[in-house]
Order: sequence, then structure tokens, then C-alpha cells
Amino acid sequence: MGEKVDGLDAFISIQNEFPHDVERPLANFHPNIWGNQFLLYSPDSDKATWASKKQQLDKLKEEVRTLLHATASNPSEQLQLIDEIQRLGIEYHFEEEIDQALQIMYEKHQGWEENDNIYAAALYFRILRQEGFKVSSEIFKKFMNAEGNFIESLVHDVPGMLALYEATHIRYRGDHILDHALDFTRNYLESLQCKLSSNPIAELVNQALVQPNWRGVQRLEARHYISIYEKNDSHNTTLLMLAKLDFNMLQSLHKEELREICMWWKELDFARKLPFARDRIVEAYFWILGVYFEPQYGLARNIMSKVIAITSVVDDIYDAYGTYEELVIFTEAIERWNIGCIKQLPNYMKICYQTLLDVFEEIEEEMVNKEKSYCTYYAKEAMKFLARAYFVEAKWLHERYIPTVEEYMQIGLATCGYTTLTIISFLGMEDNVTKEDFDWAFSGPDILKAASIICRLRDDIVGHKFEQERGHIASAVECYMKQHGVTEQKACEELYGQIEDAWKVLNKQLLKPSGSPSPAAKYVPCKAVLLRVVNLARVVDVLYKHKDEYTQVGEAMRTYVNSLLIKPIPQ
Ligand SMILES: CC(C)=CCC/C(C)=C/COP(=O)(O)OP(=O)(O)O
Repeated sequence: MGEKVDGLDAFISIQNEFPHDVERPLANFHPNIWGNQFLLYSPDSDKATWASKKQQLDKLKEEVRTLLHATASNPSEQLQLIDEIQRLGIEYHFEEEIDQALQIMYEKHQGWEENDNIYAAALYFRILRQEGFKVSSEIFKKFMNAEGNFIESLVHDVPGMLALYEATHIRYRGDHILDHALDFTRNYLESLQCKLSSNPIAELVNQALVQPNWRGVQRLEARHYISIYEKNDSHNTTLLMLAKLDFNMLQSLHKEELREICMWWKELDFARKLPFARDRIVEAYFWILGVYFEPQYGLARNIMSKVIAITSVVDDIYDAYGTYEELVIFTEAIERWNIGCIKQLPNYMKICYQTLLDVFEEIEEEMVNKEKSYCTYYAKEAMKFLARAYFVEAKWLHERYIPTVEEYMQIGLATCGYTTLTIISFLGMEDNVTKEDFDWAFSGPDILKAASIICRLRDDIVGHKFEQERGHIASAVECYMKQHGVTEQKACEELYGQIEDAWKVLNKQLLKPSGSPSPAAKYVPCKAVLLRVVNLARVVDVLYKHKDEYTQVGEAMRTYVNSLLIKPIPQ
């Protein structure tokens, strides 16, 4: 596999090769904050204990399945149960049953449109729409008066207001009723916050105002909901037991996976060899856990965590270390994807290039074993696509060029990495991902464009100050300010508006196609594929909420990692 490079020597020699007077846009990223703790994980249960937990899990699953069937004659009770199952994070065990139940509810209509209860109407709307059923926001018209405002008396029903608030996050472009409903419910729930302090629903309201459920990372949402559900006196014990047991069993699995990935990362020793780059393997795994958490995606998580980790280093080479001349040859080497190119590279780039090729060689082996060799071609093309775009940004910085917003976004949607990551996310999936799915992702479908807009703009809004301090290309914020002659605040408001619009586009793309497809109809991937894109958008909604928690790891990231990857839920 070509010549390997000895790290420390390589680094010392690069210091010599590129003396300190070479101007590099160094970022001084803080080091890894986790130490070795994830390397030291040892599973706390033996095989026999694990088998007995599994047995208990299966028994509880059967009980919930029975419950789902038993509530079929009472759709509103069944819908409530489905909501709890989803929010407790155990839906993936009952996908078939839930799909069937929702299909029946949708086909029979069962008088939901006439329902005078705002809570029931909002729940029906949210759950069916998020599963891709065609439900019109007109069902909320009957809760409005002649002037087109929501009836004031609705505010007495706090669970109803909260349900409506959550439902508004699945709106499409043109759902004006829901734009209105969002203002109405958000204003009211915000005004209520301090008055509710001792009420059990207060926690749900507070959480929803910060993080609407639809846009949250599913595991975090589940962990939070389990803790609230437990405090609710009317909770279902079987559901709660299942949710806790399942969460903890999954967490053990994730910890084992993370340990293996940390071992791989430690062996690479990038923290020492490439100290200019972000050392964020735990955060990278967290990112991927947001994309898929279910047990069957273990291989996919492994592949994707490695790819995101090496991509992060590549990004730092482009943004925070490489000189323009070095980046020209680095981009060419990635384009050619040939170990022979390594000779031309400076030593620090050799280390990264070698690892990049190694990671993809490992992927190739996995794909050959699974008789899916064709996937590797797409994966490499996806990396080349990213490197080309990174290079355009480097060129702009080199030429001190500030692009128009339109020019910037064209490249920025590629450099946010979401097209690349989406394509890579298909590699380890067992869900009959086909060549069509890869071609679809490369064709720039609306849902992927929307997720990329969300990623690019959120990243730029929270990260642009830090980036500008160290010499970085103009972000969307600077481009917008320059082009429209407005303040930073005004530019950010406008860009937040574009993020909201992108969510509407993304939501619409989840609508199930109706009728039999015509030969000219566009290819529509399966739900498992579309969900990867939605989940990528969710991760950035969480990670880039107030600041860039990936680059500058803070309290929020500590809390997330703690609750998903360190602390089990007390049984
Ligand atoms: C989604 C992917 C590929 C994640 C890998 C890690 C990464 C490059 C994060 C964004 O960093 P950044 O905020 O420095 O990005 P940019 O340089 O595009 O501003």
C-alpha cells in the first residue's frame, strides 16, 4: 500500500520544509476534551446477562405489540400510543405495525378533520404528515375566527397549544395557516414559561421552545422524553421499561463501536502528527449517531465516522494550514486518487492523503465482501466533489475575492459536506440501497439541497466570526452584507429566513408519491434513504444552534455526549 510515513519525523521535516515565515491561516483549535475514557470502555455485562436482557426486551416488545393491536378500535387512543412509542425512541421495533395502523387511519379518515379538539387534530396532522401522508393544513381552519386569527380560547389547552406548535415544524411552503400557528403558539408558550414552573408539562414546553422535536437528534429527544414520561403519573409501565432497557442496550452497543473507532483514531496519532487539525473523533461519532442509531447500521456508522473524521482533517488542511500552492497539488492528488501522487506532497499532506486512501481501501474491501463493489466508485467521486469545492474556496481566499451570495452558495452547498456524507451514508446500509440512489444523490435533489442550505447557513451564522478572525473566505453572512449593504444582524435574519424555507422544502420531499408512477416520474428513494438526509439536517440544527459545538466543544456537546455515550438511564 505504498510508502508509509513516520509521523513525528514527518512533522519535524515539514517544519523544516515550510519554515515559519510561510503564512498559514492557523486556527488554534482546542485539543480533544475527552482523554482516553472511551478507549477504556469495557462492557459491564457478560453474554448471559446480555441474553437475559434481550429476552426481557423481546417480552416487552410483544406486550407493546399487543397494545398496538388492542387500540386499533380506538384511533385516538392508538395515535396517542404511537406518539409515545415514537417519542420514547422505540418506534424502530414496530415499524410495520405503525405503518399499517397509520395507513388505515389515513384511508378511513375517521372524522379527524371534524375533530374539535386541537390536541387530537395537531397530533393526527403531525404524525401522519411526518410519515409522508398527504394531510392538509386546512384542518386547522376551524380553529380560526372570521378575521383569520386563531381562537383565543385555545390558549387554555396547553397540551393542545404545544401539539400545534410541534406540528407547525412540518409545514410546507404555502402552509400559511401553519406560519400563523407557529407565531401564535410560540408567543403564547413563551409567555407561559415562568408561570408553568411547577407543572409537569413545563419541561416539555421549555424543551420544545429550544428544540422542536421534529428537528432534534432522535436519540437526544428520546432520552429527554423518557425522563419526562417517567414523571408523568399516568405513564404506561411496559412502555417505560422497554424504552429504558432499549436505550441502555443501544448505548452499550454504541460505546463498543466508539471504543473501536477511538482505537483506530489513536493509532493514526493525528493529534501529534497533524496538530493544526481538529481532534474530534468523539464529536464525529456523535454526528453519525444522529444519522443512524439502530443496531443494523453498525457498519454504516463505522464507515461514516472514519470518513467524517478524515474529512474534518482535509477541511482543516484547506482552511487552516495549507498554502495555496500546496492545495493545488493536494487537490490534484485527490482527483487522481493514486498512491503514486503521494511523492509530490509535503509531508504533512502525505499523512492525510495516505489515511484517506487507506480508509477508502478498507471501504472497498467491505463492499467487495457484500458484493456491492460499485459503491466505492461513488464514494470516491463524492470525496473528489468535495475537494474540488474546497479548492474553489481556497482560490477565492488566495485571490481575496468576495463572491456574490449566489456564487458562494453554489460552492458552499458542496463544501458543507452534506452531499458527500449522504452518499457515504448509503455504503453500509442494508436497506436495498441501489445504484439509482447514488445517482439520485449526485443529481442534486431538492431534499439534499435543502439539508445543505440548512447546514451551510447555520454553520456560517454561528461560526463566521471565529473564522474571520483567523483569515477564512467570506461566509454567507459577509457575502450577504456586502452584496446588500446591510448590517450583520439584518443579514443573519435574512439567512435564518432561508433556513426556515429550506425546512419547508425538505418536509415536502417526504410526501409519499400518490398513484402509480408514470414512466417520466422522478426517482423517489425509499424512506430509509430519505431519513439519512433529514437526520443530517437535524444534527446541524442541534450542533450549530448557538455556536459551532463541533469545532469549539462546549457545555452543550458535553451534555449530549454524556447522555448518549456515557451515562445509562437509571432503571
Ligand atoms: C459535514 C462534515 C463533512 C463534517 C466534517 C467535519 C467538518 C468539516 C465540519 C465543518 O467544519 P467547518 O465549520 O470548519 O466547515 P467549513 O470549513 O465548511 O466552514
